[in-house]
Amino acid sequence: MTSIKLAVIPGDGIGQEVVPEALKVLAAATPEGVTFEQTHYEIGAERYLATGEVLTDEVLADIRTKDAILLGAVGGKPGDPNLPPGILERGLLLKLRFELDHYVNLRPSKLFPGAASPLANPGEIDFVVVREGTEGPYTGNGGSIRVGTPQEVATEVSLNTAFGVERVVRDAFARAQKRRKKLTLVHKTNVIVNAGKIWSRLVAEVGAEYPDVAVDYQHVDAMMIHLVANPSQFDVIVTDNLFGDIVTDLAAAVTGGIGLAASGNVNPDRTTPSMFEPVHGSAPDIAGQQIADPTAAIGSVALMLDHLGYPEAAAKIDAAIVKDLESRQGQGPRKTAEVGDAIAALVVAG
Ligand SMILES: NC(=O)C1=CN([C@@H]2O[C@H](COP(=O)(O)OP(=O)(O)OC[C@H]3O[C@@H](n4cnc5c(N)ncnc54)[C@H](O)[C@@H]3O)[C@@H](O)[C@H]2O)C=CC1
Ligand SMILES: CC(C)CC(=O)C(=O)O
Ligand SMILES: [Mg+2]
Repeated sequence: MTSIKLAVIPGDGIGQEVVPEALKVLAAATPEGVTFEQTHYEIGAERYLATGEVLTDEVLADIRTKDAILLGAVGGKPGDPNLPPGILERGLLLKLRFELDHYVNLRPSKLFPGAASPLANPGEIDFVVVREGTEGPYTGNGGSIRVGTPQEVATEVSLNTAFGVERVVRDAFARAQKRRKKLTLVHKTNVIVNAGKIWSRLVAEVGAEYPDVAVDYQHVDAMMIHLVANPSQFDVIVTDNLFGDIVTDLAAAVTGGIGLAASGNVNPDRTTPSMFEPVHGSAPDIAGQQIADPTAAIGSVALMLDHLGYPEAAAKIDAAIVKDLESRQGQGPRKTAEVGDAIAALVVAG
């Protein structure tokens, strides 16, 4: 019997609703001879409001001993006066990503049969965004002076190291070589020239080792057009932490909605547990109503199983998601738990 230690962090808002469905499907898809030994961590807004704690060293040390992490979402209602901006996003989510060196934020975007794209002619959409996960403007490299005065100055400096950029670019090229052999760098090199130079240079240098992978480039603003006008042209997209955050919300929208978009925060070196989570946030606007779509969290379980070496179990979940999406046409709205039940049943039915 193989025992896998899984950290489960449902988090806030709809995270509490979609994670139980993801676990339901994990139970249905778990291969024979394997068990997932779950440890649940109730960390997030509620814990912070009750205790002032976000992610203590003890909890982080415990999570570090696990084989993988499943996370729902963290964060409160934007503008909530009880939650300092970023307290959970930076103090919990990004802290996990940074401390566990999740430098590949993997976000596949596929228009599954049965999913409803808002585009009139979406074509076949099947690309992967490899978003850098530990650097960029999200590292807290900045500050404010003369706060609250008309002379206030605030900086949020984007951090880009040759080490950090090269390793994620290498990962993206390796993925492109196994796929349709096309890599698109997305940046804003015409304006953000210093960071742009390091990204362009390392894509060119690493690309020289992959002569069979075609490389192109899009500025991030134009990328918003191309993702809507002709998304099927993309195969692997590599980009920084901020641009990747933005690109993947739009990618989710064109492939049927944020409720379907799965992701992994991966440490390819496997020195720490990787973390799997839906692309979406805690969605306070719909939380507590059982109307959130759990498919993104369920798809994240498939990414986790694949990462842990169980590609067949992952494929079963993906196939069940496709079947469920096909069955949605003509169906009325279902509760979050009903979607989870349906996908789990489809996994069992094989
Ligand atoms: N990974 C994480 O934990 C993330 C956390 N956040 C946090 O979440 C909170 C809300 O952020 P927003 O910008 O509103 O982003 P969001 O992704 O939570 O919601 C954006 C829109 O998508 C809808 N939506 C999201 N997930 C859905 C699902 N599974 N099914 C159906 N509809 C869904 C929401 O109702 C909302 O209208 C904030 O506190 C933010 O900081 C935001 C993004 C990621
Ligand atoms: C709250 C952010 C740090 C997370 C986010 O929006 C994302 O990773 O997509
Ligand atoms: Mg985001």
